[in-house]
Amino acid sequence: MTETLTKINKPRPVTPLGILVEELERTLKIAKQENVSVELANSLEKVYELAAGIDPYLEDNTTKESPELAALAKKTAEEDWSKRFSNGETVRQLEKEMLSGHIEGQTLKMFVSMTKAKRILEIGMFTGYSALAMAEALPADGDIIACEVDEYVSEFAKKCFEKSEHGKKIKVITAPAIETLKNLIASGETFDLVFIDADKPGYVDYFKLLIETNLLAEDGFICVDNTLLQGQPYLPKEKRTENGEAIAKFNQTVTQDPRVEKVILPLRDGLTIIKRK
Ligand SMILES: C[S@@+](CC[C@H](N)C(=O)[O-])C[C@H]1O[C@@H](n2cnc3c(N)ncnc32)[C@H](O)[C@@H]1O
Repeated sequence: MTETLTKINKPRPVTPLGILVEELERTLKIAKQENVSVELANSLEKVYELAAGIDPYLEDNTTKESPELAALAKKTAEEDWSKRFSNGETVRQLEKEMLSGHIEGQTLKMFVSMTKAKRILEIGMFTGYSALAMAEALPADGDIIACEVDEYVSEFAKKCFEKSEHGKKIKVITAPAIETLKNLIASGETFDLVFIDADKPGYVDYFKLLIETNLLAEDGFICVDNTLLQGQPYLPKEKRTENGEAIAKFNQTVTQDPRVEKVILPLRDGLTIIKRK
């Protein structure tokens, strides 16, 4: 019973590495059942150990998340997102796996410190993990504008922000991000760091708006999440979902854009960093 419950609560793998480890686990199990040669079994075991050890090692050797971030992650994991959607409380099916989490949160926090960013724009907030992680590294007079389309998660996040001394640096705008971005441009707002983590088909529009206006400061940085989308951009085209196709197009757009420098970090589900040349 306990094992069944653990399996139900265990997040499904949503990164290329997580999926690879799950596949290797299955392969290893089959190999053992089919009594393959000792040489093949040992080789598979070695490959599995190498892959399966990475994420736990990163977790162990990265600064621990704050109690407020840990509480937010726990609350998100405990929420029944399917019920919220079937009750009509959320506009679409959300899931706990959307939360970026410890390693990515600490990475974004480190970028805020490294760039000395004071104004941050987040496109796609969910329950607020990445927004709060970045807020923790902002100076007292720094601020984040977090765009989120879903009323339910906006309220969920705001309640979590109230429990942190850094929550007051975050202003949530609940509306389709493209509308918010256009309003911010019209009022002359500029951001040092932008984190894109919303609807994948919207990524190209967000990117273009950012670099073709003053929304992104002249020396600002854009961080973009899920740019390896479970491996789909580099897997055969016919294996791509709609989101996989959107990310493949986004990556191609950025790669071919001579106005920007870019690098994809193979962190979690892929994190692209972009700056103007
Ligand atoms: C992957 S989650 C964001 C995760 C969050 N950044 C974190 O690290 O925990 C994507 C979020 O984007 C929101 N979203 C999707 N389409 C949007 C849009 N057009 N405008 C604003 N938010 C949107 C979804 O409701 C969802 O909460």
